[in-house]
Amino acid sequence: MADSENQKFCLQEVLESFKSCLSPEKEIYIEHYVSGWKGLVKLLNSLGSLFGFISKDAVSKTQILMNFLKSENGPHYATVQSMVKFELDNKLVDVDKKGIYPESGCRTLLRLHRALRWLQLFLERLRTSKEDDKTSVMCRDAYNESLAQHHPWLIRKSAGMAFYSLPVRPAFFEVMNVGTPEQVVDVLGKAVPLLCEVYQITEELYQKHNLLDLP
Ligand SMILES: CCCCCCCC/C=C\CCCCCCCC(=O)N[C@@H](COP(=O)(O)O)[C@H](O)/C=C/CCCCCCCCCCCCC
Repeated sequence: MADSENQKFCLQEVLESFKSCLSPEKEIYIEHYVSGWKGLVKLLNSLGSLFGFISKDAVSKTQILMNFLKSENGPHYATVQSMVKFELDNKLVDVDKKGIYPESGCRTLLRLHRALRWLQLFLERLRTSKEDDKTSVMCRDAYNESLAQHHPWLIRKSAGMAFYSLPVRPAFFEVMNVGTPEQVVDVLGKAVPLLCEVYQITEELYQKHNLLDLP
Protein backbone atom coordinates (compact mmCIF):
# COMPACT_ATOMS: atom_id res chain seq x y z
CA MET A 1 0.00 0.00 0.00
CA ALA A 2 1.36 3.44 -0.91
CA ASP A 3 2.40 5.73 1.96
CA SER A 4 -0.23 8.34 1.11
CA GLU A 5 -2.96 5.70 1.63
CA ASN A 6 -1.67 5.05 5.16
CA GLN A 7 -1.76 8.69 6.22
CA LYS A 8 -4.35 10.05 8.61
CA PHE A 9 -7.74 10.92 7.15
CA CYS A 10 -8.85 14.54 7.26
CA LEU A 11 -12.35 15.45 6.09
CA GLN A 12 -11.32 19.06 5.47
CA GLU A 13 -8.64 17.95 3.01
CA VAL A 14 -11.12 15.82 1.09
CA LEU A 15 -13.46 18.78 0.94
CA GLU A 16 -10.65 20.99 -0.41
CA SER A 17 -9.93 18.47 -3.19
CA PHE A 18 -13.55 18.30 -4.30
CA LYS A 19 -13.72 22.10 -4.12
CA SER A 20 -10.63 22.46 -6.33
CA CYS A 21 -12.00 20.03 -8.88
CA LEU A 22 -14.57 22.57 -10.13
CA SER A 23 -13.31 25.15 -12.63
CA PRO A 24 -15.06 28.55 -12.91
CA GLU A 25 -16.75 27.15 -16.07
CA LYS A 26 -17.89 24.15 -14.01
CA GLU A 27 -15.56 21.70 -15.66
CA ILE A 28 -14.32 18.92 -13.39
CA TYR A 29 -10.56 18.50 -13.03
CA ILE A 30 -9.81 14.78 -12.89
CA GLU A 31 -6.62 15.25 -10.87
CA HIS A 32 -8.48 16.87 -7.96
CA TYR A 33 -11.45 14.49 -8.29
CA VAL A 34 -9.06 11.57 -7.93
CA SER A 35 -7.27 13.25 -5.08
CA GLY A 36 -10.62 13.57 -3.23
CA TRP A 37 -11.13 9.81 -3.62
CA LYS A 38 -7.58 9.10 -2.48
CA GLY A 39 -8.30 11.07 0.67
CA LEU A 40 -11.43 8.97 1.28
CA VAL A 41 -9.48 5.78 0.79
CA LYS A 42 -7.31 6.80 3.78
CA LEU A 43 -10.42 6.62 5.95
CA LEU A 44 -11.45 3.32 4.42
CA ASN A 45 -8.01 1.87 5.19
CA SER A 46 -8.36 2.81 8.84
CA LEU A 47 -11.64 0.86 9.16
CA GLY A 48 -10.13 -2.62 9.08
CA SER A 49 -9.64 -5.57 6.76
CA LEU A 50 -13.36 -6.09 5.99
CA PHE A 51 -13.14 -2.92 3.91
CA GLY A 52 -10.02 -4.12 2.07
CA PHE A 53 -11.85 -5.28 -1.06
CA ILE A 54 -13.62 -1.92 -1.36
CA SER A 55 -10.39 0.01 -0.87
CA LYS A 56 -8.64 -2.16 -3.46
CA ASP A 57 -11.30 -1.41 -6.06
CA ALA A 58 -11.27 2.34 -5.31
CA VAL A 59 -7.45 2.42 -5.52
CA SER A 60 -7.46 0.51 -8.79
CA LYS A 61 -9.98 2.93 -10.33
CA THR A 62 -8.12 6.05 -9.19
CA GLN A 63 -4.91 4.51 -10.53
CA ILE A 64 -6.43 3.89 -13.97
CA LEU A 65 -7.43 7.56 -14.17
CA MET A 66 -4.01 8.75 -12.92
CA ASN A 67 -2.31 6.59 -15.54
CA PHE A 68 -4.35 8.26 -18.28
CA LEU A 69 -3.43 11.66 -16.86
CA LYS A 70 0.27 10.77 -16.92
CA SER A 71 0.13 9.23 -20.41
CA GLU A 72 0.93 10.99 -23.68
CA ASN A 73 -2.80 11.71 -23.99
CA GLY A 74 -2.71 13.30 -20.52
CA PRO A 75 -3.93 16.77 -21.62
CA HIS A 76 -7.14 15.17 -22.94
CA TYR A 77 -7.76 13.79 -19.46
CA ALA A 78 -7.46 17.13 -17.68
CA THR A 79 -11.21 17.40 -17.14
CA VAL A 80 -14.13 15.00 -17.22
CA GLN A 81 -15.56 17.01 -20.12
CA SER A 82 -12.35 16.79 -22.22
CA MET A 83 -11.99 13.08 -21.41
CA VAL A 84 -15.53 12.31 -22.59
CA LYS A 85 -14.97 14.25 -25.83
CA PHE A 86 -11.58 12.62 -26.48
CA GLU A 87 -12.71 9.05 -25.80
CA LEU A 88 -15.95 9.41 -27.78
CA ASP A 89 -14.29 11.17 -30.74
CA ASN A 90 -11.67 8.41 -30.87
CA LYS A 91 -14.10 5.54 -30.23
CA LEU A 92 -12.28 4.49 -27.07
CA VAL A 93 -15.45 3.64 -25.13
CA ASP A 94 -17.47 0.39 -25.16
CA VAL A 95 -20.71 2.20 -25.90
CA ASP A 96 -22.60 -0.84 -27.23
CA LYS A 97 -20.66 -3.88 -26.16
CA LYS A 98 -18.34 -5.02 -23.41
CA GLY A 99 -14.76 -6.06 -23.75
CA ILE A 100 -12.78 -3.87 -26.13
CA TYR A 101 -12.07 -1.01 -23.73
CA PRO A 102 -12.83 -2.49 -20.27
CA GLU A 103 -10.73 0.21 -18.63
CA SER A 104 -11.73 3.33 -20.52
CA GLY A 105 -11.63 6.59 -18.60
CA CYS A 106 -15.38 7.08 -19.09
CA ARG A 107 -16.44 3.71 -17.62
CA THR A 108 -13.89 3.96 -14.80
CA LEU A 109 -15.05 7.42 -13.79
CA LEU A 110 -18.67 6.25 -14.02
CA ARG A 111 -17.98 3.71 -11.22
CA LEU A 112 -16.60 6.47 -8.98
CA HIS A 113 -19.44 8.76 -10.00
CA ARG A 114 -21.98 6.19 -8.79
CA ALA A 115 -20.01 5.86 -5.56
CA LEU A 116 -20.13 9.65 -5.17
CA ARG A 117 -23.92 9.41 -5.04
CA TRP A 118 -23.58 6.87 -2.20
CA LEU A 119 -21.17 9.22 -0.40
CA GLN A 120 -23.50 12.18 -0.79
CA LEU A 121 -26.45 10.20 0.64
CA PHE A 122 -24.35 8.75 3.48
CA LEU A 123 -22.90 12.12 4.53
CA GLU A 124 -26.32 13.76 4.48
CA ARG A 125 -27.60 11.01 6.79
CA LEU A 126 -24.59 11.46 9.07
CA ARG A 127 -25.09 15.22 9.12
CA THR A 128 -28.71 14.98 10.22
CA SER A 129 -28.24 11.98 12.55
CA LYS A 130 -28.58 11.87 16.31
CA GLU A 131 -25.81 10.73 18.67
CA ASP A 132 -27.03 7.15 19.02
CA ASP A 133 -28.06 6.59 15.40
CA LYS A 134 -26.22 3.67 13.81
CA THR A 135 -23.60 4.46 11.15
CA SER A 136 -24.05 0.94 9.76
CA VAL A 137 -27.74 1.61 9.08
CA MET A 138 -27.02 5.02 7.53
CA CYS A 139 -24.34 3.47 5.34
CA ARG A 140 -26.52 0.51 4.33
CA ASP A 141 -29.54 2.69 3.48
CA ALA A 142 -27.40 5.05 1.38
CA TYR A 143 -25.83 2.05 -0.36
CA ASN A 144 -29.18 0.39 -1.10
CA GLU A 145 -30.45 3.65 -2.58
CA SER A 146 -27.49 4.03 -4.91
CA LEU A 147 -24.54 1.72 -5.60
CA ALA A 148 -26.28 -1.53 -4.67
CA GLN A 149 -28.39 -1.31 -7.84
CA HIS A 150 -25.19 -1.72 -9.87
CA HIS A 151 -23.60 -4.54 -7.84
CA PRO A 152 -24.09 -8.31 -8.04
CA TRP A 153 -25.32 -10.34 -5.07
CA LEU A 154 -21.87 -11.33 -3.75
CA ILE A 155 -20.59 -7.74 -3.62
CA ARG A 156 -23.83 -6.58 -1.97
CA LYS A 157 -23.52 -9.28 0.71
CA SER A 158 -19.83 -8.54 1.37
CA ALA A 159 -20.49 -4.81 1.54
CA GLY A 160 -23.41 -5.43 3.92
CA MET A 161 -21.17 -7.47 6.25
CA ALA A 162 -18.49 -4.78 6.23
CA PHE A 163 -21.04 -2.10 7.15
CA TYR A 164 -21.85 -3.96 10.41
CA SER A 165 -18.27 -3.36 11.56
CA LEU A 166 -18.42 0.43 11.15
CA PRO A 167 -17.57 2.37 14.31
CA VAL A 168 -20.39 4.02 16.25
CA ARG A 169 -21.20 7.63 15.37
CA PRO A 170 -19.04 9.37 18.04
CA ALA A 171 -16.00 7.24 17.10
CA PHE A 172 -16.67 7.82 13.41
CA PHE A 173 -16.77 11.59 13.99
CA GLU A 174 -13.40 11.32 15.81
CA VAL A 175 -11.80 9.63 12.81
CA MET A 176 -12.76 12.58 10.61
CA ASN A 177 -10.22 14.78 12.44
CA VAL A 178 -12.31 17.90 12.28
CA GLY A 179 -13.00 18.71 15.95
CA THR A 180 -16.16 18.65 18.01
CA PRO A 181 -19.31 16.90 16.73
CA GLU A 182 -20.76 20.37 16.03
CA GLN A 183 -17.75 21.19 13.85
CA VAL A 184 -18.10 17.87 12.01
CA VAL A 185 -21.76 18.62 11.31
CA ASP A 186 -20.76 22.08 10.10
CA VAL A 187 -18.14 20.71 7.67
CA LEU A 188 -20.59 18.05 6.47
CA GLY A 189 -23.04 20.86 5.77
CA LYS A 190 -20.47 22.32 3.36
CA ALA A 191 -19.38 18.98 1.92
CA VAL A 192 -22.80 17.67 0.88
CA PRO A 193 -23.84 20.53 -1.47
CA LEU A 194 -20.38 20.52 -3.01
CA LEU A 195 -20.45 16.77 -3.73
CA CYS A 196 -23.98 17.24 -5.00
CA GLU A 197 -22.82 19.86 -7.52
CA VAL A 198 -19.93 17.70 -8.77
CA TYR A 199 -22.29 14.72 -9.03
CA GLN A 200 -24.95 16.68 -10.91
CA ILE A 201 -22.52 18.11 -13.48
CA THR A 202 -21.14 14.63 -14.22
CA GLU A 203 -24.61 13.07 -14.30
CA GLU A 204 -25.86 15.61 -16.87
CA LEU A 205 -22.74 15.21 -19.02
CA TYR A 206 -23.01 11.41 -19.00
CA GLN A 207 -26.73 11.57 -19.67
CA LYS A 208 -26.22 13.91 -22.63
CA HIS A 209 -23.76 11.44 -24.18
CA ASN A 210 -25.71 8.33 -23.21
CA LEU A 211 -22.90 7.01 -21.01
CA LEU A 212 -24.78 6.25 -17.80
CA ASP A 213 -25.02 2.50 -18.47
CA LEU A 214 -21.51 1.80 -19.72
CA PRO A 215 -20.71 -1.89 -19.14
C1 LIG B 1 -16.63 11.94 5.85
C2 LIG B 1 -16.21 10.77 5.18
C3 LIG B 1 -16.93 9.59 5.62
C4 LIG B 1 -17.13 8.64 4.55
C5 LIG B 1 -15.89 8.00 4.14
C6 LIG B 1 -16.14 7.04 3.12
C7 LIG B 1 -14.93 6.45 2.63
C8 LIG B 1 -15.22 5.69 1.42
C9 LIG B 1 -14.08 5.59 0.53
C10 LIG B 1 -14.16 5.03 -0.61
C11 LIG B 1 -15.46 4.47 -1.10
C12 LIG B 1 -15.27 3.36 -1.96
C13 LIG B 1 -15.69 3.61 -3.33
C14 LIG B 1 -15.83 2.31 -4.00
C15 LIG B 1 -15.97 2.48 -5.43
C16 LIG B 1 -16.76 1.33 -5.95
C17 LIG B 1 -16.88 1.39 -7.42
C18 LIG B 1 -17.67 0.17 -7.87
O1 LIG B 1 -18.88 0.21 -7.83
N1 LIG B 1 -16.98 -0.88 -8.28
C19 LIG B 1 -17.64 -2.13 -8.62
C20 LIG B 1 -17.83 -2.21 -10.12
O2 LIG B 1 -16.61 -2.08 -10.78
P1 LIG B 1 -16.33 -2.94 -12.08
O3 LIG B 1 -16.29 -4.37 -11.65
O4 LIG B 1 -17.45 -2.69 -13.02
O5 LIG B 1 -14.99 -2.46 -12.59
C21 LIG B 1 -16.81 -3.27 -8.08
O6 LIG B 1 -17.33 -4.50 -8.48
C22 LIG B 1 -16.87 -3.09 -6.59
C23 LIG B 1 -16.09 -3.61 -5.77
C24 LIG B 1 -16.04 -3.23 -4.32
C25 LIG B 1 -17.32 -3.05 -3.60
C26 LIG B 1 -17.79 -1.65 -3.49
C27 LIG B 1 -18.80 -1.50 -2.40
C28 LIG B 1 -18.94 -0.05 -2.10
C29 LIG B 1 -19.67 0.20 -0.84
C30 LIG B 1 -19.69 1.64 -0.48
C31 LIG B 1 -18.51 2.06 0.29
C32 LIG B 1 -18.64 1.78 1.74
C33 LIG B 1 -17.53 2.32 2.56
C34 LIG B 1 -18.01 2.55 3.93
C35 LIG B 1 -17.11 3.43 4.70
C36 LIG B 1 -17.78 4.35 5.61
